[in-house]
Amino acid sequence: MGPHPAVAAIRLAVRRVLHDVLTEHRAGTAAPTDAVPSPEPTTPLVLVACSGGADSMALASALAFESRKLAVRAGGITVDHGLQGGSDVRAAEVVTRLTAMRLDPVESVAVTVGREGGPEAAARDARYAALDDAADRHGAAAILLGHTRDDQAETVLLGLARGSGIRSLSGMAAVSGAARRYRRPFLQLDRQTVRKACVAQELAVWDDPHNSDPAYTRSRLRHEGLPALEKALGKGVVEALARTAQLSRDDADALDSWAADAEALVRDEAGRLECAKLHGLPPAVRRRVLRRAVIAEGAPAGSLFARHIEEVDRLITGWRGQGAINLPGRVEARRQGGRLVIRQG
Ligand SMILES: Nc1ncnc2c1ncn2[C@@H]1O[C@H](COP(=O)(O)OP(=O)(O)OP(=O)(O)O)[C@@H](O)[C@H]1O
Repeated sequence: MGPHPAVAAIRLAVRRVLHDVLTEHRAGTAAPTDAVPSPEPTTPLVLVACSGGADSMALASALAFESRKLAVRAGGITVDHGLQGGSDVRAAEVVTRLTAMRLDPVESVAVTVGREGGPEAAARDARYAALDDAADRHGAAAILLGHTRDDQAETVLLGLARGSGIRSLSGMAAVSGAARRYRRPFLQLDRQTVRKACVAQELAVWDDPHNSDPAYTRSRLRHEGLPALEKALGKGVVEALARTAQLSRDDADALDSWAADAEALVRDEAGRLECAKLHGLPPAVRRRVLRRAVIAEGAPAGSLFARHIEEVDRLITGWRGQGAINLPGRVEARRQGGRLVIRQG
């Protein structure tokens, strides 16, 4: 008898990603035809980022299973955010469970969570920094994350509520990070399937109390927002939101590349942005050109919001002699003699 359908589904999702990692690894290590044949190609290491929660424990189990059948080494990392009493004991437990799955290396990394951007963002920043560091230390080819289609739907709704355009509706990418490091095999799988896979395999999982704490925006969305939407609009909402993410990502990528091309066309010989030419661009492309120009002058991307770019845009489309616009990172934008001058002060 084959595995439970939910177990088969999580394994298939991971297998696909491991095949991609292997293919890219082989392409990257292939010796040029006229070179001395390279020594034995190394077996790539894939790490699972595991909180001990259901999604990432299911991911770890599928990685452990699939890696045995492929030329892939599998390890695991758990990050101890130190935000709850006993978090070190829990992290040690996760290490024990991952080791029992015969993952190697397995490591727990303690981090200090700052305050910048609020508790959720600060914990995420600290976590990714620790995961990046672990991947570098171990020379890992990829890190697997357990985000599901439901997480994706939540991310789209959070982006929608921010009101900052289709990039923020495009949610999480299946592949992201430097050198395509982060992979999300479960992005097309619903949370229920992943949870069923845990039950079917009798995996011990940890329920993070933060996930049900109404103090957190995502938790409110998960437990109140999405169920209310499903009640009003029907069960297909999660799937539709996840599809919106993919469509928005494709649209946003196309517009970004249009803007990159347009940027060269709206500059004069001295490289200054010409207001008349900017005015002729479609608003979605123009705002992207402006955003790129402001970031290029030193404004931190994470602090640059839609309202900042709208103000700069008004120097082009609503010109009435207004003064310089102050932007994050001490960057200033002003209109001067038909040119848009953007500089760091
Ligand atoms: N403390 C942690 N250590 C290592 N990886 C983590 C940790 N917290 C989250 N991750 C990774 O990020 C993914 C998303 O985490 P998040 O907390 O947003 O979702 P979740 O639904 O609670 O996931 P899970 O059920 O796996 O805890 C996890 O599936 C896991 O891969």
